[in-house]
Amino acid sequence: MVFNWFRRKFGGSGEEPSPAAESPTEVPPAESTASTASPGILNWAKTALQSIQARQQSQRPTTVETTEETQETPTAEPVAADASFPVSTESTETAVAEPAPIQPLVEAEPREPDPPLLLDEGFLWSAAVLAAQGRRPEEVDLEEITWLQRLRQGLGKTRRGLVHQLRAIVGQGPLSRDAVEAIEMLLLQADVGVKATEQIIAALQTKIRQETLPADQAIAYLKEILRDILDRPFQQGYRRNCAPKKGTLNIWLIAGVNGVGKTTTIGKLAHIATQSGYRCLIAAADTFRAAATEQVKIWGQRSNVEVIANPGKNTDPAAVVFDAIGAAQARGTELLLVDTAGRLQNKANLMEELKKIRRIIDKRAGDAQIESLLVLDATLGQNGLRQAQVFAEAAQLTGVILTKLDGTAKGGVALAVVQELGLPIRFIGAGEGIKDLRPFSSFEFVEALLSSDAEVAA
Ligand SMILES: Nc1nc2c(ncn2[C@@H]2O[C@H](COP(=O)(O)OP(=O)(O)OP(=O)(O)O)[C@@H](O)[C@H]2O)c(=O)[nH]1
Repeated sequence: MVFNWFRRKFGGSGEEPSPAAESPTEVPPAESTASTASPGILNWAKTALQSIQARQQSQRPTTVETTEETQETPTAEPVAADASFPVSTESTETAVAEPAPIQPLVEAEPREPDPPLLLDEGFLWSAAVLAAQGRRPEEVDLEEITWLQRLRQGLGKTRRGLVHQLRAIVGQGPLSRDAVEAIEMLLLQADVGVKATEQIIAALQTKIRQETLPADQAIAYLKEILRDILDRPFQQGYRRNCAPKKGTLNIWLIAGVNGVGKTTTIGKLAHIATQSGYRCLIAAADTFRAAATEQVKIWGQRSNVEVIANPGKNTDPAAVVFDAIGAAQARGTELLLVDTAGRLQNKANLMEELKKIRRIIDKRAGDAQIESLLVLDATLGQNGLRQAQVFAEAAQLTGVILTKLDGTAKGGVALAVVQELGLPIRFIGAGEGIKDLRPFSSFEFVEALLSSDAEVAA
């Protein structure tokens, strides 16, 4: 049994939250170590750990006696050898399917070993975050615990500059002018952006003026303000859940300037999709950079997803997309991921190319569920936002994927992204591994950003 990230229940941004998850309760502010965690959390975590271990035990392959027959390596038909594979009639360039690896399925990179299961500080913190969302310990998956730990660790740099000082300032009653300036400075340093910072300070000040709050409660209120900002797009018509619709074609156009992590993100999305039971296909429509196609093919192999590419150099990306849509329709694909160029001769060309790809998608797959996702590199902070407006127009953006949250002190840019662009964050990346990209949850993000720890072991 693999974990289905698209159907995951979580508070704050899931379409199907557990009843208690609709208004997540607070994660205990005190540092949850095995000795200090509340008995409730400790018991919850122990039950979760036992359930995970029991599942692992039951899923462990049993040794069976093999006959000579069963030891033979099975052969399989290459998927790409399908003679009925549709190709474009409108373009002179023909894209070809790059098959996913055929039997035996050999992973392109060594399997990431399962992390050791310990009831340590990281596990307890993750347990507290999940419990606060109304999750039952028996239903929690190890992947969720691992991801939460990864996210918290990844946001460490942003958090370290933020939390201790915030705590010291907000615990002192109504905000003085100096305190306001100090908070402003901290938020701006985390790249939260001027507008979002102003909003946060105004809301915090109003609350603190009404009642003097101890530091823990003031931080809890601050978390609420941040969640409100991150979830605002859902009040403006965006649906909460970003999962592709089952049984129909979903097309996700992935755009962004070069180097932000588009190709890597496509590989990780393909992995989530196949793990979650979706039939997935990738269109390698970054034909400008020769190495891009090779890179996306490697990710296709890792996630066991077929790649539609054009072997020619500098060929028409819209033709690749055209053919990929045909292939997707013929095969009953549920999620088609379209990789696009991040750099062309100039910006105008890049935008024209994106518009053309978008037109092809609208024309050829008008019935499909189309998402147009902009990949932004968190390490660039707000500099990345300037690109976004241009892309918004060309690709009709519907959401953002924020990558490289690990190793940056600018994690606060997530708030600036939502505030400035009005788009929901759909996924966040916190590492280069295939499991280091997950659907975004404002609740979990804010908890990881403002958790009260001093250190999380690397
Ligand atoms: N630390 C970290 N690195 C990442 C993350 N996502 C992507 N990267 C790295 O960022 C680099 C660029 O990623 P690509 O996927 O090639 O970026 P791209 O946007 O496709 O770039 P072009 O193909 O040049 O347009 C690679 O070294 C990735 O491993 C992340 O979440 N964290």
